[in-house]
Amino acid sequence: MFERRGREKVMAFVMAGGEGSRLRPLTADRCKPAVPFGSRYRIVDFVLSNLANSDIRSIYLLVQYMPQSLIEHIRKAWTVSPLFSEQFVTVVPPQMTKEHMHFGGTADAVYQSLNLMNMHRPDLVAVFGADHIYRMDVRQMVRFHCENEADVTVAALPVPLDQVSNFGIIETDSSGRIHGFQEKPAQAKPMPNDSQRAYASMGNYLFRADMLREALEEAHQRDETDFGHHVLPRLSKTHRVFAYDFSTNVVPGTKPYEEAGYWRDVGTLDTYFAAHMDVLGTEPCFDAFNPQWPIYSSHYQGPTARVIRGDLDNVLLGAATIVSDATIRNSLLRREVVVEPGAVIEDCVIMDYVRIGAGARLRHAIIDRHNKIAPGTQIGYDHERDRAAGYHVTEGGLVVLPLGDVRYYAREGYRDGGGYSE
Ligand SMILES: Nc1ncnc2c1ncn2[C@@H]1O[C@H](COP(=O)(O)OP(=O)(O)O[C@H]2O[C@H](CO)[C@@H](O)[C@H](O)[C@H]2O)[C@@H](O)[C@H]1O
Repeated sequence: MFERRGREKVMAFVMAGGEGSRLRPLTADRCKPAVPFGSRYRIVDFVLSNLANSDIRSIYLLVQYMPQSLIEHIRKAWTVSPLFSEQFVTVVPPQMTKEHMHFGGTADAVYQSLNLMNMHRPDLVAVFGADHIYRMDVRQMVRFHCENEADVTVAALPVPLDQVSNFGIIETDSSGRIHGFQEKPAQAKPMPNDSQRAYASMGNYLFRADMLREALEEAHQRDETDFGHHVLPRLSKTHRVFAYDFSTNVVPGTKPYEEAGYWRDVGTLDTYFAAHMDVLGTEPCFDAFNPQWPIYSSHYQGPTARVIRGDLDNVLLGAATIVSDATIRNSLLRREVVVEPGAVIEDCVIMDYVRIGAGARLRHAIIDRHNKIAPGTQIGYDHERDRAAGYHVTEGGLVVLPLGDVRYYAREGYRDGGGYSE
């Protein structure tokens, strides 16, 4: 790992207010950063772990849409003993003054929280999204920012031309300095050295602290509320704004078989599901196991999973899950799932506290938490029948069951107030 060039003090705003409407029904009751991911994480854990592993530990999480589940998760998973840290992750809701009843956009959310900078007096402010699956050593971006004496640095990577309308698209010169920034254009020019792809913002920015304050005050005067639509296009004309090439980021402990520069937006149900398949296999393209760059999550104290006979192939099992005499392939089951005898589960993501009844057959499906699947049920075999049962079926043929009854737990113990807290 490199030495930090100076001793820049960095604080972070993590933008966690997004609705994630394309992830419905998974975001019907929670914001996108709170959506579970993998065998034990929430999406927000990736950015928070990246910041924590990069020694950035003054983190404010700006929330807005359906924040309750996210707040609970932060309280349970990210509360550090005051003995070790005065400040760690603090959740910041909109301040609800007469003037501001909610955050108008990402820039407005930071504008309303500018007073939090007074306490820390940072040199640099990181404004990062909370919606992505990736590992990143942010210190390397800080070093790049300082070496270029940048006012703003935007983390960037190439995206296929047919996806430019989902991203902020950047034009740079050979030094990496940004001369054009267009938020979600219908079309864009390809990169000079790659005719199939355009250079896109990852939604992660570093700002010189005093400059951020000035830029947001000016944006506020102009009634401009969004980094991508307003602040960055304007600053790229008047200030030193650079693109940090994410493909140069080296994360310690990355295995040779992993995809270089792995980063996924998981913006739709189909891409969210595909990212789950990326963590499976003997050589996954994104390996959850990396002791040099851990992804932190809840402090669940339950026991390991238990398999009492079964035909399992390429499966991740969460803690306290029980499988009895079932067939499971290419799937992730999170914690406290119960799979009864004769059940068949293929290409599925089964979230926490779900019970799969005896003889049920599930294929290419996501089952949100707290669902009880009755014995003999078939899901993913006949999409007409799935729709008739009220399930969501995506264009890609993925069947998604929304959150079940939150009072239902597949395993005994909760009903009398027992069980493990996360
Ligand atoms: N009012 C609010 N308060 C607090 N948090 C909020 C918020 N509104 C959204 N957020 C959060 O801010 C981040 C950015 O979300 P946006 O919906 O503004 O932009 P989007 O992700 O589409 O594009 C952005 O991210 C892509 C990369 O995915 C870039 O290419 C693009 O330029 C950039 O605008 C997300 O983490 C979201 O959860």
